[in-house]
Amino acid sequence: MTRPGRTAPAKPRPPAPARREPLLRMIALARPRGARFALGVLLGAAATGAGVALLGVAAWLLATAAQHPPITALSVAVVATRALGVTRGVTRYLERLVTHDAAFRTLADVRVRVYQRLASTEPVRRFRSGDLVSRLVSDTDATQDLLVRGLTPPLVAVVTGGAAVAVCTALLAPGGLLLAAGLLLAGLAVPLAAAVLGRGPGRRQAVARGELSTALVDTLYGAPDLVAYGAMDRAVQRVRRADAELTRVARRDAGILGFGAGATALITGLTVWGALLLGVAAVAGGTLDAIPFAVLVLTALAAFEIVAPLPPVAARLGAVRASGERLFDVLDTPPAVDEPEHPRELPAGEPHLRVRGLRVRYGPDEEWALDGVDLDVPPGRTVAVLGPSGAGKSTLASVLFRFRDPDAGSVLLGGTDLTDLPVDEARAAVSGVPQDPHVFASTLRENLRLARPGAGDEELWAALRRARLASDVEAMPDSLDTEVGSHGSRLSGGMRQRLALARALLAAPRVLVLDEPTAHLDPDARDAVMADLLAAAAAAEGCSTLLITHDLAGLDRVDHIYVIADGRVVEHGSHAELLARDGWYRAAHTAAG
Ligand SMILES: Nc1ncnc2c1ncn2[C@@H]1O[C@H](COP(=O)(O)OP(=O)(O)OP(=O)(O)O)[C@@H](O)[C@H]1O
Repeated sequence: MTRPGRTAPAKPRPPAPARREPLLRMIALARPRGARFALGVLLGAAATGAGVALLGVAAWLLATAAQHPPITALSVAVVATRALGVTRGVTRYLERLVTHDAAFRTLADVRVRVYQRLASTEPVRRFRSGDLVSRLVSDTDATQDLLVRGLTPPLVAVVTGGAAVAVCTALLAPGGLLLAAGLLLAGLAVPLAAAVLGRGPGRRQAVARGELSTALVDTLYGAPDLVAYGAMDRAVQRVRRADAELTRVARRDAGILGFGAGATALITGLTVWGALLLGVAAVAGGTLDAIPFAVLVLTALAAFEIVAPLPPVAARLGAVRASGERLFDVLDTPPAVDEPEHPRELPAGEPHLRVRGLRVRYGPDEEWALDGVDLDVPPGRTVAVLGPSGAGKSTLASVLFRFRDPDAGSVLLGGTDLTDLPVDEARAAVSGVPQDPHVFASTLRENLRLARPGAGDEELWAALRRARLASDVEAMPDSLDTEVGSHGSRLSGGMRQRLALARALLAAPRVLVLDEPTAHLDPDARDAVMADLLAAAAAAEGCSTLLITHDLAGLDRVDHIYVIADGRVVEHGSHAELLARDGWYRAAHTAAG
């Protein structure tokens, strides 16, 4: 554990896992549902086998019936035909049910993993929002595509294709060999060719879909600014170009699908003709009877039903693989902070927050964003960190919120290093109003309950009163059930900040952090909101407050002020002490008039 005042080196990260083939990794995602997929393969083999056998038995029935035998000679085949017909339908239905069920369960697992990773890492900042949507939706869906269409049909084809070849070989060896060759060509060579041809367009398709998604989301979110700057036409052009690229790639993809279907039909035709000619010669030579001849030809025809789904699957493998790469890009992003190996508990009571020798930088070659910061937030006190743009304030906030860990130094809460607490517990203990709090497109009640799901209306009103928002909410016709609109667009900027504060107060953190809470407000609203925030924070029991700001407003109300610049504390003291000193704070006050 890091001791107060000691400079702790950054924890070494485990080496990144070696990159494996994305397709294999996607299939491995289905391992927990392996038994269901195995059942799906068995059912699929039963359905396809029943389909091939149905045509074989039907051929025998027709050929035998043509010789006018007693009806009893046909009764077993008649029953078998019916049974195979029913079996084929029922097992196909069950196969679809079982494999889709397994694939959707796997998809749900993958989605949960993706969301968990997003919650604990920085990909939200690393990837553009539209691109991230595409990764979350289409690229994750590709897993399902691979499992349903890419896993079961090839395995089924091996089992039933082998059985069909065995039956035909037993009837006429050259016919069986010809069928084996035809099935290998249509089930292996054509899919391989389709996979090779589809590799490039597949990769481009996943990228093009991401580009289109990004262009669309950017245009929709940025619509007011685009209209204001007369740049909407250019943005729409960008969407059109992305759409045209996706259409081009999709057309190429369709061409490959067409090639696969055409080649399969050609090979099927040639094989069946070959079997027919071989059969005719064998019948003429007296080595094959008429009835097995009919069975041979129709079984060979039916056997191609087994391999027909393979070329389209293979043609899509390139796209699925590219989607897999994009999905694992997100899943492999290392968590921004690690859970401690031996988590400690936070001592009860109102803890003292001590920051000691805190150093943070964004890369090994970057300047230190925080370079040895020491500060104290004693229990029940309100402390401010003031600094100009680029001083390191947001970096400090992200360390306190545990969005990133110190590279050196420590943040201690009641003597316990924040990094030794379970991440959720650390975030519950030190939380507050981030710079740009998100207001969800829901009701006021639901936005508040995010912080404490079980909170009753009385608690919600108490929090609203403390954030000085209660009278505004009372005046709304739907009160707590008022819909606030997307991003809280039906609320004023000040109301959004007060709502975020009420939410933070409901969460009852030990240290309430207010990160630039008035950054987006106009000057009149800013002073009133800041006064209310500080008053509410001071009244909050069992909690100390850290205000992070670049703004001098309200600083006469806090107990202690730390001024930071270039990642270092340059002076600290009370408002009066700092004004009396000839330093940055007094200069800033004088400049502000
Ligand atoms: N994600 C990042 N990657 C690289 N450098 C960064 C990143 N975020 C911040 N920095 C750098 O770290 C330093 C401190 O930035 P920080 O955002 O913490 O300052 P700040 O005081 O919050 O500024 P502002 O008030 O403008 O947000 C700056 O030099 C900045 O360029």
